[in-house]
Amino acid sequence: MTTSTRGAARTPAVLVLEDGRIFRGRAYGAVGETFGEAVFSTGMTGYQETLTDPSYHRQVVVMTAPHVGNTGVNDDDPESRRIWVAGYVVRDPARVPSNWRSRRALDEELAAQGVVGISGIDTRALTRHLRERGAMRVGIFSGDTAADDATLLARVQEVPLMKGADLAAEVATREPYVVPAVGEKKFTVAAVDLGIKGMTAQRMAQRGIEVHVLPANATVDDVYAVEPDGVFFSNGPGDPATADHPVSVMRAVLERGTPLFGICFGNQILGRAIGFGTYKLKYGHRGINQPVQDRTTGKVEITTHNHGFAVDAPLDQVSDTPFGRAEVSHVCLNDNVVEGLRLLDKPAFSVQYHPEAAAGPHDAAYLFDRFVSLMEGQRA
Ligand SMILES: NC(=O)CC[C@H](N)C(=O)O
Repeated sequence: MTTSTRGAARTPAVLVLEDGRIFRGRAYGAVGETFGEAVFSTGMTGYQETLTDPSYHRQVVVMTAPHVGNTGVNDDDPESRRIWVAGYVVRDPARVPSNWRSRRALDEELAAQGVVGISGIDTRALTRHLRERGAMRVGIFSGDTAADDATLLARVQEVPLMKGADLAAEVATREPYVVPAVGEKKFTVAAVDLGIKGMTAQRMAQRGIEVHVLPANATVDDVYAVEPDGVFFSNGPGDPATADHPVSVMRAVLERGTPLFGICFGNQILGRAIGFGTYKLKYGHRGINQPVQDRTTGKVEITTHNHGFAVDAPLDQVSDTPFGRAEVSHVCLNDNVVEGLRLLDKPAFSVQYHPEAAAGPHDAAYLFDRFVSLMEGQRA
């Protein structure tokens, strides 16, 4: 399936959207074919963190930044053990990576991991198309997979939809593991892995938390077997409407009043656990430059996002839920999408975005401290 980088760059490739729009370019990374949901990311840095974020499972990521691969690939920045994006779309790949940490070129790494991509297309036109028509299914084809456009389009139209996709168990760890606290251990946290990013556990460990990462199908008994001071629900791929099992585990945690924190998928699960619905956004939020207001302080922070779904909750009123009162704590200033939830009668909160933000910005790192405060409060 893979060829050398230099060979791939000369191989024609075609990107076919489910509505029939077609872009022609050159193969990038592996030569072959791939399918997924086309989404765009506006991050200008941090492509390694993006590629290895398990929440991108089954998504073909279009980079709006025109020049990608400049700093090559290092062994420090991956968020998980592999690249998860289903495909990668860039306008103008770096020919010569340059960075003191770089070990390989990005196109070589994509090829080595069998990730099919395309370069040399008008990513601005593609992004505008996705903004107008919404995220949609896509295929990338190069090498032996070339066929007439109608045949390729028919295949793209058979790709499963992201709506209704239950994917967390496909990316999460199968065995529990422990990330030790850095320095003195102060707390134990049970972290339900729905597609966790490595830096999330690190940010907790840096605060003296011993993190017990549990598989997506962990039961309430598994969670309490580690005698947690707090419970965490991670980010993850797929449609939160399918996450019935984590929702039921979270309800048990809320019932017991254990401090609880959720990120991204975890925020959608908290929304569902307390009775709100979730819905698919037209084209989602992905990038590292999204303005969010913390309504509990009024402060605006610039934040990292990767979500295609959101919680449907009233912005300007406190809601009565089966677990007491709840409010929307954070909101996206671009489009008023719910970006965080807070329970007023239980020690539980969550955000839709990424305070661990390994590629930065770090404005939202205080949320890990809030989780620590909740656990301290419970002990006092
Ligand atoms: N990063 C995430 O956890 C994403 C959550 C969910 N899969 C979404 O697209 O909205």
